[in-house]
Amino acid sequence: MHIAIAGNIGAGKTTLAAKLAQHFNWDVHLESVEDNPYLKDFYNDMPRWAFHLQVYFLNSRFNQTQQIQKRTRGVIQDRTIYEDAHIFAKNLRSSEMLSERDYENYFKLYESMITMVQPPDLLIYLKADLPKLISQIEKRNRDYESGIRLDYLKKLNEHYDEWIANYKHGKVITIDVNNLDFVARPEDLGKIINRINIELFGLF
Ligand SMILES: Nc1ncnc2c1ncn2[C@@H]1O[C@H](COP(=O)(O)OP(=O)(O)O)[C@@H](O)[C@H]1O
Ligand SMILES: Nc1ncnc2c1ncn2[C@H]1C[C@H](O)[C@@H](COP(=O)(O)O)O1
Repeated sequence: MHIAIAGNIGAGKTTLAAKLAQHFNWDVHLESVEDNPYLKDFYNDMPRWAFHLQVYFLNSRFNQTQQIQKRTRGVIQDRTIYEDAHIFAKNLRSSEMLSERDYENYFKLYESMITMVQPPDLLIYLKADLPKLISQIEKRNRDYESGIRLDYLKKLNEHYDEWIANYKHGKVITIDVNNLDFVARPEDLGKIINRINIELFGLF
């Protein structure tokens, strides 16, 4: 079984991934953040580093999906390769931070890779409004994320809404996390687990 968790920066993907992995006794596959060689530079100068960062994330996420496809146990994946291309790269292009030729070059590479990617059995989309995202990014307190602009998060949320409305790779659950606290309230985590059990195993 392969569950992937999608959502904007700070929505709670990593936190939920850890909780679900513990509950189901499955493995968790996180994204490359602390060891990412471009992320800090990207936040300092997005147009300069956009292409480098996107190629790095694309390759890293592709390798992760190849590992997931060889799995012998259930797995929870923190963010999908679809989001790199359809949310982040697309947003950088529409904001003119990625040139047309770099975007086309990137997207052709993505299209070649995606033919080898199996979608998750279930995608969980964590939907959060800006105040929730901002407060959770602040709570996490990564220095290089302190300058993330509201406008950047807002545009990413718009791309997420469009992408999720057109997602055709399989089952999806959208969870509005604005008023949920699956860290402090076990009953909130329980509600999410119930929805997964219904969707994946037909259990009530
Ligand atoms: N539902 C939640 N309730 C309370 N705190 C949360 C919740 N989700 C995430 N957090 C906190 O918000 C911060 C960002 O969460 P994180 O899981 O790293 O988000 P993401 O992986 O989506 O970027 C962390 O400090 C985390 O503990
Ligand atoms: N494809 C991406 N392009 C730009 N930035 C990205 C991409 N994937 C992840 N990121 C950034 C956003 C955050 O600063 C970190 C970690 O993501 P998070 O949503 O907090 O797990 O990487």
